[in-house]
Amino acid sequence: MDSKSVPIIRSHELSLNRLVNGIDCASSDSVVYCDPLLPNPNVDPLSMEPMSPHVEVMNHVSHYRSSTIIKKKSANAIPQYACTVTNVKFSYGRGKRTTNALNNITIKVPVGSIYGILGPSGCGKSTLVHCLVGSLKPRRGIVKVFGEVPGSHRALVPGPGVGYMPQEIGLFNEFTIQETLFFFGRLYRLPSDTINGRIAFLISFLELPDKSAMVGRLSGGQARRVSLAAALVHKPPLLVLDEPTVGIDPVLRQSIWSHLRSLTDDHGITVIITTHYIEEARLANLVAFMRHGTLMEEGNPESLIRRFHLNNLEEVFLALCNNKQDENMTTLNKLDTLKDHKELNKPLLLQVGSSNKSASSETAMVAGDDEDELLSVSIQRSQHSTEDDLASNRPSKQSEATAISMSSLATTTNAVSDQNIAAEQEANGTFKTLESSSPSKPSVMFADSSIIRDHHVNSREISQSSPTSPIFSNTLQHRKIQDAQQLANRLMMKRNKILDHFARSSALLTKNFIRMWRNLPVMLFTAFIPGLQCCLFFLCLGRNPYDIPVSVYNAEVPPQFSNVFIQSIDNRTIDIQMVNTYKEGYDSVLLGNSKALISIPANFSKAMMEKSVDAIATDDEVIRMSTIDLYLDMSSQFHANSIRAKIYDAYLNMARQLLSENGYNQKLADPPIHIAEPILGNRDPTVTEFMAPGFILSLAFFASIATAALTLVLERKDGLLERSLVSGVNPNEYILSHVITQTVVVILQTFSVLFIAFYIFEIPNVGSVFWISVLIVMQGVCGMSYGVLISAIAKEESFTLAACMGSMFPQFLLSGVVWPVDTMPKPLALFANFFSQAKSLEAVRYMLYRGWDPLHHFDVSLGFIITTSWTIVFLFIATILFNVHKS
Ligand SMILES: Nc1ncnc2c1ncn2[C@@H]1O[C@H](COP(=O)(O)OP(=O)(O)OP(=O)(O)O)[C@@H](O)[C@H]1O
Repeated sequence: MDSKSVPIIRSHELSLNRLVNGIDCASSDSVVYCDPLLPNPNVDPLSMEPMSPHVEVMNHVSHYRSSTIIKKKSANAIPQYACTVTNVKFSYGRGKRTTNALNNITIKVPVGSIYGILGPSGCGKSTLVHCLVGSLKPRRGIVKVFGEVPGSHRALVPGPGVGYMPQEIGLFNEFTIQETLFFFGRLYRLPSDTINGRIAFLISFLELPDKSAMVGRLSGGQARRVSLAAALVHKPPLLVLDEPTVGIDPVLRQSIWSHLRSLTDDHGITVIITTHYIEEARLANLVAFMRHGTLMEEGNPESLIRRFHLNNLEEVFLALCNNKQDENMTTLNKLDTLKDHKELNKPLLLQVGSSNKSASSETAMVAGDDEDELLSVSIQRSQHSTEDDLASNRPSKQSEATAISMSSLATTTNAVSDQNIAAEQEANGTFKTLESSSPSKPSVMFADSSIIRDHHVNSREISQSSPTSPIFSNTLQHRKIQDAQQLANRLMMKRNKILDHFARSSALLTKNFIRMWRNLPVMLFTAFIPGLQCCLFFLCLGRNPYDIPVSVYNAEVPPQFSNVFIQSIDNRTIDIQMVNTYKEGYDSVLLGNSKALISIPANFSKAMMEKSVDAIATDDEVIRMSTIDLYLDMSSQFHANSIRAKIYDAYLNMARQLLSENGYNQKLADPPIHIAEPILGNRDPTVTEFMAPGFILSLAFFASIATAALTLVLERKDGLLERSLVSGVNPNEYILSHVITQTVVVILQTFSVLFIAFYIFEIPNVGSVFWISVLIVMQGVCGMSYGVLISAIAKEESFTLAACMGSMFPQFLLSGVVWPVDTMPKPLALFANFFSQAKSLEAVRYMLYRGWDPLHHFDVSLGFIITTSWTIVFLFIATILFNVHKS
C-alpha cells in the first residue's frame, strides 16, 4: 500500500469521520463507511447503550470488530482537536458601553486532553466557554467543536456532544440526586435502564452521597460533584466545566482534578476547564493564560514552568503579565507554544500504569497523524512507575519498556482481519487492558486490545524506548480519539429529531411538575391566592357604609316636624349625634368626629305648614325657615354621597307622613319620575356587580404574570436555563413546557375564583359558566405569556417585579375594571380597547349579565379573539427573544 492510502472503515454507524473530524466523507482524507446491515448482535442499534461497564467494553470491542478497513488514497485519518477557536472576538453591549470580552482568541483543544483556561476574574474565560458550548455566538472568528460550528445544523453542540457544568451549580434544589441525573439523562433520550446504570456508576465514580439525597441539602462540594455528574450522565465526548473548583477546599479540588484525569485517561473524554486557581491547572495537559480578553500564552504546564525557569504556574502567569510588552519574549513564547502543540503530534511516549509500582505500564508511540509519513507505534511495557510520574504524566525513568512498533494508519496495506489480530495478540502477548492512570481507579470502559485492533496495526515490533514526552502519547491520543468517536457516534445514531423533541419536552415537563410538587405549599398558595383575593374583594368592596357619625343641631323648640324628620333618617347608615349649638356641630366636623352637620331652623314646623297650606303665597323667608341645612365633609366623598342620599330619603319620608297625617295623598311628595323595572340587571345594582367581572379577569391575568416571569428568570439566573439549552433543549420546548405547567396552575386559579364568586358570593349570572371559565383561563394563559415575555427581557428579579407591577396598574385602569372605558378621552378609549383587557372584560360582562355566548355574538367572540391574539403575540416575541439571546 502506498503512503497515500487511507482506511475506510465500514461500520454500522454513521460517519465517525464527520462527527469527530468535521469533514464530510466525500472530502475527507479518510472515510468511515456506514453499513447498517453489518450484524452486531451485542449492540442495541437503538440505544447503543450497554447494560453494564463490562457489556459496554464488549459492545465497543464487538462493534469495532465488525468494522472493515478499506483502502483509500491520502493520509490523514485521525482528528486531533475536539475544539478549535480561531481569531474569535466577542464583545458585550454596543457603542460606548461595549466591553471587549474576547480579542482574537485562537486555541486548539486536542482530543482526550484536559485543557485549562486560566486567568483572573473578568478576563473572558466564561465568555470563551459560552462560545464553545454555543450559548454565545462570536462577533468574529470561528469556533468549531468536533468540526462543526456549535448550533449549526449538523452540530452535536449544544446537545449530546457536550457535557456542560456552568459556574452557577445549575441544579434543582428540590430534586434528589437520582431525579437530577434522571432529568439530564432523559433530555438525551437515554432509556431508564441506562440512566440507572449511569447513576450507579457516577455515584461510585464521583463518590456522591446516596442517590435519594436532596440536592438542596448537599454541601457545596457534593453539589458541585452532582453538577459534574449531571454533565457526564450521557457520556459526552467533550466536557466543559466553568470554574468547577471555585469556593472549594483544596482536598476536594484535588479530588475533582483526579476525576478529570480519570475521565480523559480512561474514558477518552476531552475536558475544557476554566479556573482562576492557576496552580491547580498543573494537572492539565495544556493551559491557556488569558488576561483582558486576550490569550497571553498557551502550552503544557510543565513545559511552561521549565521554559520560564520558574517554580510554578502562578509565577509563570505573573511573569507573563510583567513581560507582556516584551516583544522578544512574546516571539519566544509563540515558538514554544507551537512546540507544545507539536509535541502532541510527534512520536511520543506515555506511560499508562497502575498505582502499583510493580505493575506494568504501557507506553505507546505513534507518529503525528497529520503527517503523510510512516508512523510507528511503540508500546512500552514499564515495570515500575512512581506515583509522581503518574501525577505529572512523566514516564518513569525505571521503566522497562517494551515497545511495539507499528506502521501507521496511513501505511496500513490491507484490512487486518480480527482473526489475525487475535492471533497476533495471543502470540505477542502484548495486548493488555489499559489501566487507569488514576492511582485508585481501574479502567472500566476500554480495552487496549480493541484499541490496537481499531488502529489496524499490521505489524509491530517490540523495542526499548526511553520516555521522552511529558504530555501524552499518540497511541493514547489515538485511543482517546477512538473513544470520542464512539461516544459521538453513539449519540449521532440516536438522533431522531421528533423523538428527541418528545424526550426533551417530557423531561422538561416532568421536571416542572416535580418542582411544583416539591414546592407544594408555594404552588397551592399560588393556585389559591386569587381565590383569597376574590373573597377579600367581595367582603371589602361594594358594601354600603354604616354608622356614619353625623351631628344634628335642632333649633326648634319644642320640636315637632323636625323630630319626624330626625326619626326618618336611616339610623343604620347614620349615627346621629345631637349637639346643643350650631358651633359645636361645626367644630365636630372640623375635628373629624362627624362627617356632616344637619342644622334645623327654629320655626321649622310652622314654616313647613305655611308652605303646605299657601304654597303660591310663600315668600323667601318662609322657604328659608322650612329648609334644613346640610353641611358635608366633602373630603370624604363616598361618605358625603351616602349621607346626602339618606337625608333626601328622610325628607321624603317626613313629607309623606305629614301629607298623610293631614289627609293628603302622600304620593304628592314624590318627584314626578317613575323608575320602572330594569330591562337588564336588577333594580339595585351594587358597585361589586359592576367591578366583579373585571376583577376576576384581572386576577386571572395578573396572578400568572409574576409566577411565570419569576420562575423563568430564576431558572436563568441559577444557570438552569443555560444548562438545559446546552443540553440541546431549544427555547421553544423550554417555553412550551412552562406554558403547559403554568396552565395547570391557571386552571386551578380560575376555578377557585369562579367558585367563590358564583357559589359563595353569588354574583348574578345568566350566561354559560363554561364559556366564562374558558375566557378567564385564556386570560390567565395570556397573562402567563406576558410573564414569559417579561422574563425574556428581564435579567434580574427586581426588574421582573418592577415590570409586572408597573404594567399591572395601567392594565387595570385601561381595562375599565373600575370605571367604564367609554368615559375615557376618545383616543385613550381606542387604545384601551385593543391594548388592554377591555374587550375581554366587556365579553365577560355580556356573558354574565346578558347570557350571550361567543358562537352567536361577535362582541363576545371579539374578547376571545383579542385574548388569543395577544397570547400568540407575547409568546412569539418571547420565543424570538429567547432564540436571539441563545444565539
Ligand atoms: N452579560 C454581560 N454584559 C456585559 N458585560 C459582560 C457580561 N458578561 C461578562 N461581561 C464582561 O465581559 C468580561 C469577561 O467576563 P467573563 O464572565 O467572561 O470573565 P471571567 O473570566 O469568566 O470572570 P469570572 O472568573 O469572574 O467568571 C468582563 O469584563 C465582564 O464584565
